[in-house]
Amino acid sequence: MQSPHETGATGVASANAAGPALTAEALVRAFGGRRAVNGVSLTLQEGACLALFGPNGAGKTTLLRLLGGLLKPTTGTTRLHGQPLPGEAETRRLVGLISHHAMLYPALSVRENVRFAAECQGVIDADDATTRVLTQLRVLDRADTAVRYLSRGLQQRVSIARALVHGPQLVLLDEPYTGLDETGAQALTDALGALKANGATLVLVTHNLSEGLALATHSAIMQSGKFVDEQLVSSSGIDVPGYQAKYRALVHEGLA
Ligand SMILES: Nc1ncnc2c1ncn2[C@@H]1O[C@H](COP(=O)(O)OP(=O)(O)OP(=O)(O)O)[C@@H](O)[C@H]1O
Repeated sequence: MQSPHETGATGVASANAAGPALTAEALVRAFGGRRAVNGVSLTLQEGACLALFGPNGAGKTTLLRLLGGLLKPTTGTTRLHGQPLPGEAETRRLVGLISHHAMLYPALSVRENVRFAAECQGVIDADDATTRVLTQLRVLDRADTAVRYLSRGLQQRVSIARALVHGPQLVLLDEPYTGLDETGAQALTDALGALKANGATLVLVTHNLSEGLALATHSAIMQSGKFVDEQLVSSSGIDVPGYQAKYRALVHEGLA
């Protein structure tokens, strides 16, 4: 297992020879003088997946929003493929955000919701892309149902489809498995695996260590706005019980 220090990089880094897809330098975000994110730097290549762990209030969601250009940092910069993250409309085309807020129109059908998102993102064949992503999330059989009639888990699948329909380069996921059954969770894992294989960069926030580590190429533990541990995850995976012990020591026993 290679540590970030062994890569010679600041923060999380992968060994891919291509230029970095996502970089953040010394990100700070304060709310009313309190720093929710307090000096985070990272570098991720295309196809990398960072699993981000930490206790409630550690700053994970705030960091995700900074990385996606959805929130302005107090200081520091975020770059996607070397470019400072662009304005809001442009950002939406490059970024897919999956959070626990469904962000769907309840009166519109599943298909209408996803197709509308595709059209807003400038997808050329929005109908095809919609059918493809609904098939991938295993919710095509409910395509004509108004979203308000769906269960929470099915709404989550539609919400994920909406976020992925335009094939984003950067996918930010905030507890995406919450509320999904086994089929939904597997469909999400498959969809994320396909995105990674196509070169998308993923940042996944979860409280479930084994779920997060299953997809991860890198992991980080965040506490009080800072990374207190970072590591590369080898292709053969990671010792989950060992990682859980380390997490407990850092976060619950205050050994950071
Ligand atoms: N818009 C805001 N205004 C004021 N404070 C905020 C705002 N957003 C986040 N915070 C504060 O920033 C800190 C980090 O919040 P954040 O939501 O990023 O944590 P988190 O690690 O995602 O937590 P959780 O695991 O509970 O989702 C918290 O103290 C929170 O109250």
